[in-house]
Amino acid sequence: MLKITVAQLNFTIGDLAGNVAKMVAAARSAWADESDIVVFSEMALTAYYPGDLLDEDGFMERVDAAFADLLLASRQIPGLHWVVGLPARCDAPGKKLINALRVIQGGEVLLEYAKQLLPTYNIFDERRHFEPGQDVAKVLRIRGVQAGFLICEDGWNDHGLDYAVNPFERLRDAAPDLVISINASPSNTGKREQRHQVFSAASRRNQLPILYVNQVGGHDQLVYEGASFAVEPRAGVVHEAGRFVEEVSTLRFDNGRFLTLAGDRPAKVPVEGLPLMAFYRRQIVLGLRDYARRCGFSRAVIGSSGGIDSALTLALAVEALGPANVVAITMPSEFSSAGSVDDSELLCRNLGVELLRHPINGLVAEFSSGFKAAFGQPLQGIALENLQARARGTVLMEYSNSLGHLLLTTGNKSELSVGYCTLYGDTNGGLGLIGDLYKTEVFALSRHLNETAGKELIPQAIIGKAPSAELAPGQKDVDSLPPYPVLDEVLKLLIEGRRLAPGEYEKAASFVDALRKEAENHAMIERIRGMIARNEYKRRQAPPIIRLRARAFGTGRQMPIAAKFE
Ligand SMILES: Nc1ncnc2c1ncn2[C@@H]1O[C@H](COP(=O)(O)OP(=O)(O)OC[C@H]2O[C@@H]([n+]3cccc(C(=O)O)c3)[C@H](O)[C@@H]2O)[C@@H](O)[C@H]1O
Ligand SMILES: Nc1ncnc2c1ncn2[C@@H]1O[C@H](COP(=O)(O)OP(=O)(O)OP(=O)(O)O)[C@@H](O)[C@H]1O
Ligand SMILES: NC(=O)CC[C@H](N)C(=O)O
Repeated sequence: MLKITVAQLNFTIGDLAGNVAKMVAAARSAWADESDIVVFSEMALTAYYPGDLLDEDGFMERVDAAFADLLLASRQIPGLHWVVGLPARCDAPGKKLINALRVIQGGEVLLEYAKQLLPTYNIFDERRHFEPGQDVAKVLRIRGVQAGFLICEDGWNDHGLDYAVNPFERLRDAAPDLVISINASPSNTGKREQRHQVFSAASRRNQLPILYVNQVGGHDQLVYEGASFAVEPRAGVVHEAGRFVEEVSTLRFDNGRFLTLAGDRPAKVPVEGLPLMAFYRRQIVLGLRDYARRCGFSRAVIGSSGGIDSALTLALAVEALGPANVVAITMPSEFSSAGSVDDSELLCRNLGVELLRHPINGLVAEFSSGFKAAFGQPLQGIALENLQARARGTVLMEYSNSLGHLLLTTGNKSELSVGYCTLYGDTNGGLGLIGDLYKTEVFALSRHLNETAGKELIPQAIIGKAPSAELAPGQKDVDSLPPYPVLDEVLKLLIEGRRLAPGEYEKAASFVDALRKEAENHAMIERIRGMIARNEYKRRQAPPIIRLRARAFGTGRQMPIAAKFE
């Protein structure tokens, strides 16, 4: 019988001393449970993913020193094996680093394993820094149990990626009793279920129990939900750690089965995870909380228009940071509806947030008369409309800059896709909370917040009003864009689905009743495709957004700006 402690922790990238301290505390807690092994996540020492910090002068020296500290600490708990993820040096031809797993005990390194499959797609870029390991398999006998080791992507060979090597098969040949997999697997919709499916299948096929340990926390646009788990060949997933929380918990491993510390079978793990809206909410709240604290912000500011995007952003910020730490500013112009201010007031009352007022009429008049005086022609049309958004963006940045609040951007995925936003205006900000939510989902998440609160947080007046930028008299989003239920379905296909081949447009269109006639569909989809492509320049300059889906704007979707591809 073996006791194994799962250390699902929220490490900070590059904070070597802080990460060592967390690991030592978890090791002590493991020892208090009389554990034999404590397992940390992939690259726990540096947190995942340090990116080009790995190339910075002195970074690897600091990693070496931090690892030496861990070794020293392990001497004080001599019975415990520590499974540690870290970047390590190598002298093979090619890159000079490996993504490594080391097992240490009593001040000694007992085993070193190098990750064989380095994900270099979507948001991952490991081949940029690491040389793949060529290990056959690494196993270690601990209290009579033969343990084998893998690192994250190593376990995903059978997932349609068609790598030349299959680390799982190599490991199976070494006949371990248990596989320990250390991971840094960011969450997005359906990811937990995908992990369960991939690792349950591998467990069944190879007849091996697997312990999967993930990190938790927000790192710029990526959020890691944790949800570490244990899987057995016959029973499937038998244990799951909490989602979006740190957890240090000890399991028993006895005769190929995972048991609770008390020796019982763990409670059944539900197949279904969180409902979609609850998932979005927790991912965004943790993403903002970690971004803010790691960047040194305790407070945030948001422009409150009385529209749904800023209302949802405000409500999520309140949940993450607390109402006393969030400030809303209403900035009416001559085109703002009465509801813009009244609805903001009600929203802020519901959320317990202070609402400040800064009308922008004077600023807009001053800028436009200055423009005329300087350039001899009036500022008009879209440029004049956008001036309002730019005046607001500047006021918000003034506030952020002088009072130290993080400015939260309110753009959703629908408008970011088609560039329905003003550069250096409402795109200003440090972090976008809802930039991976389509407009239709913005409504759904707002309703979800109200339902779970059991009261109206986001007023019905805001949820019920027709979306409008309010930059011109009577302006509505539908005057410039297809209705959101239509737009969103087309965007999902164009951005996240397969590329549509000619002839597939009908299929796309069938998603939405409104898209009926082939010719119109074709024209509309082509128009939307053109808008997405033309507006890459705005997205490149926009703040990072919290990633919720597999294909989000940001590092996982690298599109050229100055391109011509029909
Ligand atoms: N490739 C490129 N690289 C760098 N800059 C590029 C560029 N292509 C155009 N530009 C420049 O970008 C500028 C045009 O972009 P920009 O100034 O943003 O303005 P633009 O895209 O022309 O207009 C913004 C649109 O968003 C709507 N809007 C604004 C605010 C809020 C909302 C809402 O409801 O959420 C909607 C507004 O009604 C309008 O239809 C021009 O100065 C142009 O020269
Ligand atoms: N009158 C205003 N006062 C304060 N901020 C505003 C005002 N108008 C716009 N903004 C800021 O600019 C952002 C974009 O404006 P926009 O009107 O497009 O979005 P919204 O009102 O939140 O949602 P919707 O698109 O449903 O109207 C807002 O989310 C808000 O942060
Ligand atoms: N760190 C990794 O190797 C992550 C890749 C993996 N397929 C995941 O997202 O779960």
